[in-house]
Amino acid sequence: MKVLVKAPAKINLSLDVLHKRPDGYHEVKMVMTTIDLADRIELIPRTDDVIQIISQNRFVPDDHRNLAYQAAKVLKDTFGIKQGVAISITKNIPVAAGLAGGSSDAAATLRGLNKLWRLGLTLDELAELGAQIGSDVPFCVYGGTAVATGRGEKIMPISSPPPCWVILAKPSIGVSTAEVYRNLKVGEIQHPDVDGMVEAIERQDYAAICQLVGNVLEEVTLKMHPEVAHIKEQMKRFGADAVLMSGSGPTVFGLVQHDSRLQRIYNGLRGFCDQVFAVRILGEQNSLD
Ligand SMILES: C[C@@](CO)(OP(=O)(O)O)[C@H](O)COP(=O)(O)OP(=O)(O)OC[C@H]1O[C@@H](n2ccc(N)nc2=O)[C@H](O)[C@@H]1O
Ligand SMILES: Nc1ncnc2c1ncn2[C@@H]1O[C@H](COP(=O)(O)OP(=O)(O)O)[C@@H](O)[C@H]1O
Repeated sequence: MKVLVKAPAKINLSLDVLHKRPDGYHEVKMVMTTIDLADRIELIPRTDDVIQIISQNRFVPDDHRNLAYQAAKVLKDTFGIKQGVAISITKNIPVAAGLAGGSSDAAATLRGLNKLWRLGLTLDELAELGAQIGSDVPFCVYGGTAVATGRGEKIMPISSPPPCWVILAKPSIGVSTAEVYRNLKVGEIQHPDVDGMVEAIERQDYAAICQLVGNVLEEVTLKMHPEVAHIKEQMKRFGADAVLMSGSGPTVFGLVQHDSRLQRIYNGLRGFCDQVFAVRILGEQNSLD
């Protein structure tokens, strides 16, 4: 039996950093939502006990550095699984882009191996194991829309935002999340209204959501890579209702409700940006697999 799992990307509609913690991580408060841009993970049993990564993407590591490998290893070690697995990753999410592609591959591997190895674990249990792999993995285990706190691993589900299009533009640079957090000046942060964003989503108030988007990491990445600011300006000029960088970047997303405007923004961006996607917000927790 082989198991197929979908690993969707996320965007951060609001991202605040409260303080730096003694363990080196930053205490965050974020609103995250899954979008309809996904990697495909295929889990194929092996007769030996090896974890094998198969990927055609040259930016994706094919060894223990791969977050999907780490997900399989955590399950094997925790539950004494003797069986191996080949993990084939069809990569659609840009790598090192602020879209949690690697974290989502890890989360999908946890969900898929839970089935393949008949472990019977709950999503809460998988999320707890996922936190050992990365801060964004627990959110990706659940998917949907949520407020994430702690270092990002404490997840409180909320309603899905009202339907809209998300246009993503990824400049041809990768960004290191650790470097962005390192360069953040915690004392100088202008905090976005995360609670206001949650209320706007609960009210299904699209205009307020567009007003309230904010990400404290944006300024840091913009300073390191001015081309991100350029993409933001272009997206605004073409008529997006809201424009923000996702996570640590460098991907910029725009929100738009009208199909005609979507086409104009998409075509405009394609002129100078290699990777442009127009997708829907998935938003609902049960939209996985
Ligand atoms: C910025 C965000 C926003 O969703 O996403 P991405 O841009 O990576 O998609 C996340 O906070 C990223 O989460 P994730 O990519 O899982 O981070 P981890 O692997 O746990 O940590 C990578 C490094 O980032 C820093 N880090 C991460 C999370 C956090 N709350 N504080 C930190 O300071 C630490 O230096 C850590 O060593
Ligand atoms: N399955 C995976 N897919 C993509 N990148 C991965 C994966 N596993 C490990 N990585 C490593 O993680 C780094 C961050 O990748 P990714 O999760 O795509 O970005 P981000 O954390 O910005 O959302 C990459 O530079 C890559 O070397």
